[in-house]
Amino acid sequence: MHYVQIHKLPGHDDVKLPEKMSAGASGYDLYAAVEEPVVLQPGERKLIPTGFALAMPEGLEAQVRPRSGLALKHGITCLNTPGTIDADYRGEVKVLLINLGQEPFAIARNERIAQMVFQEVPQIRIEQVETLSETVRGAGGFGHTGK
Ligand SMILES: O=c1ccn([C@H]2C[C@H](O)[C@@H](COP(=O)(O)OP(=O)(O)OP(=O)(O)O)O2)c(=O)[nH]1
Ligand SMILES: [Mg+2]
Repeated sequence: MHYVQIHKLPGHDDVKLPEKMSAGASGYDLYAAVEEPVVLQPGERKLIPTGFALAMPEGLEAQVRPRSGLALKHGITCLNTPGTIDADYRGEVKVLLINLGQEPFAIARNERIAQMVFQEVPQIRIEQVETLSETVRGAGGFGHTGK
């Protein structure tokens, strides 16, 4: 079990905190903390506030991911998906949405705009070396095994 602290930012008492919509959900849905409805024109991107900040232990991260329903129905997605919330970040969690659809899309306060998935981050030490181990694949990539 990992313990994550969440802090509601001032002026957002009415905004819902991240919420799992089913017991087995991976993601906590994120609610928009916009003061007034925000409209994303086709092709436009905007940073949407959520009204909360987090403190999680080192070794965890949170990923901000799109909601597939918004993507399918409206072309709304996260431009930088998956967004990375670092364990040491104490600022407001924000969601960078982009409208890849054909119609303007309005976001009202307390609408669910994305989801947040917590992940363990392995502790890594990177070591510089002169040669790398050989593999069958070698340097082949980017489709070299065929279509
Ligand atoms: O979708 C996102 C992505 C990032 N962040 C916040 C939390 C994260 O810890 C911080 C930095 O994000 P990132 O490392 O992706 O951005 P950067 O461009 O590398 O900025 P920095 O130099 O601040 O790390 O911004 C969000 O609130 N939402
Ligand atoms: Mg960074």
